[in-house]
Amino acid sequence: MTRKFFVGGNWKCNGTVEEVKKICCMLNTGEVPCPNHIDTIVAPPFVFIPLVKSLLRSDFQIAAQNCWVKGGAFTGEISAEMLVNIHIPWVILGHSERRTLCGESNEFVADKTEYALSQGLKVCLCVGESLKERENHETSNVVAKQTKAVADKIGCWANIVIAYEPIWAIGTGKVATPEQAQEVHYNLRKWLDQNVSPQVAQNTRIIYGGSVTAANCKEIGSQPDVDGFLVGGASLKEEFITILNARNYHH
Ligand SMILES: O=C(CO)COP(=O)(O)O
Repeated sequence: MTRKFFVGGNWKCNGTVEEVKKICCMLNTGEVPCPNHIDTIVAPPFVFIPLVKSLLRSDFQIAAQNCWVKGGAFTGEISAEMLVNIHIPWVILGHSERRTLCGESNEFVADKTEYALSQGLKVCLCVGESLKERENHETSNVVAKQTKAVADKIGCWANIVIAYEPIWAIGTGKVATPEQAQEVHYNLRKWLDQNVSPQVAQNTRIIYGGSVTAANCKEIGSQPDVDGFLVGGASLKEEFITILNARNYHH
């Protein structure tokens, strides 16, 4: 089976109403591949989700950038149920900015993943190593450990996309080489093969994130184990359209 290309735009904590309107207009008028070939996701900040939903063409799917588990006495949080209630299909979980800045552990990310899936959300699960871990040759172990925490809690992988985002490449302009990305994706797929199942390894999309641009997307996206991208900075700009067209679907 071929894995459908997946490109997500993570807007992070950026934008004003005016900017959001401009980005939506840019996306709506852009030449994007047919949704048969690609899943295109945009993840605006929570407060702009309803606006984006009202403006964007329906072939763009919307993701939240995070969620909590159950609703209740959790001041400042948004529950998985709330996202489902307003028909948001996707949520990004375990982004390194949340792991680092908000102290989210592998176990907490796994709990949230399990809960979000149980509520019917699709999850874009982020994993990735720090520069120090890469220099210590711990990349594959770190990524496997982050994935294992989730694998220990879930039974079905149909609604998960894994985003490999090396922390040293996020927002730094220091992109992983296509070979570096391919190596980690290959090893992660092998880990899934040996520790979950050959089917899950074969079918799960593993996308790359970290300084993806119009200039580097084609080469990274042509690696056999790279099934798309999670784009930060460039997803706020016109070049996101070029990134959506990284693969040539016109045969
Ligand atoms: O963190 C990222 C996407 O989730 C990547 O961000 P940049 O593309 O800005 O490096």
